[in-house]
Amino acid sequence: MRRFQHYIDGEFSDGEASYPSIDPASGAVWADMPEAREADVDRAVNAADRALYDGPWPKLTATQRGKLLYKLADLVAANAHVLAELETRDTGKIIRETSAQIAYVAEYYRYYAGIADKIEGAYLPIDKPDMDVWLRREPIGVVAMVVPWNSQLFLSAVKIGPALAAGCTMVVKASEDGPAPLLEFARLVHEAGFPAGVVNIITGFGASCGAALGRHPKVAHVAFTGGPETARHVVRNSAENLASTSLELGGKSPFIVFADADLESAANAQVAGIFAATGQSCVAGSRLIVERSVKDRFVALLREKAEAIRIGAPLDMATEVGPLATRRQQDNIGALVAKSIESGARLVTGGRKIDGEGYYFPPTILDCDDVASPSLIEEFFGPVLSVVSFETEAEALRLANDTRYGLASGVFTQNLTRAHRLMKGLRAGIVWVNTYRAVSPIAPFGGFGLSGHGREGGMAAALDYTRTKTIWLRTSDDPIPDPFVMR
Ligand SMILES: NC(=O)C1=CN([C@@H]2O[C@H](COP(=O)(O)OP(=O)(O)OC[C@H]3O[C@@H](n4cnc5c(N)ncnc54)[C@H](O)[C@@H]3O)[C@@H](O)[C@H]2O)C=CC1
Ligand SMILES: CN(C=O)/C=C(\CC(=O)O)C(=O)O
Repeated sequence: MRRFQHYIDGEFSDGEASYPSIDPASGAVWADMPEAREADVDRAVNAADRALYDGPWPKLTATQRGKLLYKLADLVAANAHVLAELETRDTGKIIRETSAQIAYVAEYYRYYAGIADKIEGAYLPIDKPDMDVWLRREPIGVVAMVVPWNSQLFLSAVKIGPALAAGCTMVVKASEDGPAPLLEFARLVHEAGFPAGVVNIITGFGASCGAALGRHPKVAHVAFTGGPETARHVVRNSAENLASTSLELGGKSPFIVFADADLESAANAQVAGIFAATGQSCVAGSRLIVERSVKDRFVALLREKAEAIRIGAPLDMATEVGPLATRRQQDNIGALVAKSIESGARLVTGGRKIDGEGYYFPPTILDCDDVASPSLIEEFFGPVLSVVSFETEAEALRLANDTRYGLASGVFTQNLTRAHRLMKGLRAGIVWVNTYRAVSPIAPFGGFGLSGHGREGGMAAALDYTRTKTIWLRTSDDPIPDPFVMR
């Protein structure tokens, strides 16, 4: 059985406890994971705090930090296949996607390597003749990073990359479900030569590890990705240390198809948007809002594509849909589909878990026209698409915005002016027009409403890991005048 360790203060060590990790394709235990509790969390945060103020890290120039990041990027690219296999094994995400996604994760580190020495302060044109005033941009401090199990290397890269560029130190908490790829990634951090304590990587459970980390007195910022309910705990805990937070949460993203769209292309994008990653994507286009005149044709096309999907072993390159990451996911998705059908949603395809080994659930489509289906409101985080239709553009927009989430959205139309109106009208952090689930280190992503706040990716994300310090220098040699008047 494989055994993994934590990475704390530049050393690999066991946790205070350990727990078994399950291969979602078989339901069998395949690895032993370390479990961090309060004492390990404290050790990791103290290591990060020491590395922030003492030792080599704060003395490095920004260019030197960038060089370490370039080295890390090269190591991620060279080891993408190893990391991909571990992620697939521990989470069930298909190897076809993990190998491509992790190779691209290297580009995120490369992008932030280039940004490290482009984070500039400012000189202020101050309104006093005898003063020079400028702003220094300094690292925000020790950052706690908490990520969920899906795309852990991607979701941590969008935090670790900008935080390192800004000069922060950090404790990364891998999800308790499928932590293997992130714990293995620690070996690359070590090999890249980051000073001890700059990046610490642990795993453990939400209440005993995540919560202890988020409220630790030496943590200055919590960068969290996960569900809105957990985010509420994170924000409540931040009342203890008054840490700032950035929250990348879930979604119930609309996917709008107008009758003039290229329906074949839109159907492929819809498959990518809801069935890829077995629907376990924060940006999943889980609500299809389709123009009534093409609804039957479009849903028939989707059904045909959904039923042709190759479901199978995630380590097989030919597999298109693998298992869900956990039995909990499989049970929750099955229960929500059943509840939706009870509410009147009509099953087009799929609908019941696949019996046998592993946590499989088939691509599922629910026709929810004229039904108050819970599937239109609650996030499945699984391969379930809910369909409604519209007559007018205004109705399409109203349906799309009828959600408390606001992460992503998709619009399929050949009408340019309509596309522009929707770009403005959609209440979501991302609008994809005639495409879906495209990402880049250069393009920020993040949500509105229950999908959270803060943006990851892009230059601004690096600035978010800094805080400014205002420096006042008096340039006059005359004695300070009247000490009782503010200058
Ligand atoms: N917007 C985005 O970029 C993304 C959002 N997500 C969202 O994540 C969710 C699915 O992932 P799950 O692992 O089920 O989410 P989750 O919210 O249950 O767990 C996420 C992480 O939070 C930790 N955690 C749990 N309780 C905590 C507490 N009290 N304090 C601090 N940390 C705690 C967990 O151990 C885990 O590491 C979905 O809602 C999904 O939409 C997932 C991927 C990307
Ligand atoms: C974050 N993202 C897009 O902006 C997409 C992801 C990441 C995730 O959900 O883990 C994806 O679709 O896999």
